[in-house]
Amino acid sequence: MEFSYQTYQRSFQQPLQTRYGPWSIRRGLMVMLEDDAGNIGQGEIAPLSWFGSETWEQAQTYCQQLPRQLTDAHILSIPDRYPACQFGLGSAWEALHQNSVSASVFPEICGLLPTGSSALSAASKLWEQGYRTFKWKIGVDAIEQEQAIFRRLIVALPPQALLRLDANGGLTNESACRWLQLCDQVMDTLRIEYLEQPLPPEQLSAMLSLSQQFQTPLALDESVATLSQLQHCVQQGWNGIFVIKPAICGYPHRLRQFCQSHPIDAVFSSVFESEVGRQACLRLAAELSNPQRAIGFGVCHWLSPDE
Ligand SMILES: O=C(O)CCC(=O)c1ccccc1C(=O)O
Ligand SMILES: [Mg+2]
Repeated sequence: MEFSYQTYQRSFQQPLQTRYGPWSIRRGLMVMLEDDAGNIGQGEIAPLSWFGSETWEQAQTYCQQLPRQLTDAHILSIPDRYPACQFGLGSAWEALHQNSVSASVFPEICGLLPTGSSALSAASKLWEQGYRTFKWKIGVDAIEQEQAIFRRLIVALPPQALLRLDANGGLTNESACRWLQLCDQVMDTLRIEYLEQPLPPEQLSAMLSLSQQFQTPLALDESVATLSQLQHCVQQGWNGIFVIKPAICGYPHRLRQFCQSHPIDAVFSSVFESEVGRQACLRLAAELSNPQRAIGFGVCHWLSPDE
């Protein structure tokens, strides 16, 4: 089959603030496979190097050195250090071979709130639009400031709402305890669905012990960016929630195999890919994400439209 690709670059209407700093441009690659009959399968490579995937430059270099004519063996032998390339080419291959239909049953989507106090007005807008699960980033500003906003946020949201917090690994053991104490305390006002990745990925045993100390559940995200990390954390006995970002997790067929053979509590989530990658991720999410939980795909309106 014939392989071609094109780089793309899109800016966010507002930069995403995380504890890694602001993120304002999404760069990626669109890949295309065409067989002799003229059938086409598209895929998207959307790296997230601060999560441990290859960089955009590395993905581009990898695509550059691939021959124009690819065999199945080429597709299946992308090294594990290129998880976003594995996903992009693997999903293009699946699109070419299966008559890939759009996801039919659609899981509920989690609305992403902006950091800081603009979360308050955004929350009521998103509630009106029908969102019932919300995510708010913490570990960006001082803890006193964030906890003050948090206290306002939990009374501003209707009591049926669910709130997830995402620290992106930016807390210390001490500040994580302060957050978890507060989350446990406010449980009767608003249910905190979970705290996502309180500590950096290398501190798995500390997160395991936190998960035993508090009632508010914990989710791993950065710790399980790729499939081999996911396998490792399952082996280490993590039985909490796993956030899975299929676009950087590696080959879709391997992820499918793993999730089908391990009954994990998975929440599928985006890395702000464009429409091609999003559709591939949503199909996997519809198959494999825990149907009781909202998926993390609620942020495409932050991106300028696809060119
Ligand atoms: O999970 C969601 O609801 C939205 C996606 C999200 O938060 C995210 C998007 C891009 C990169 C990192 C993250 C993250 O979960 O940390
Ligand atoms: Mg996260």
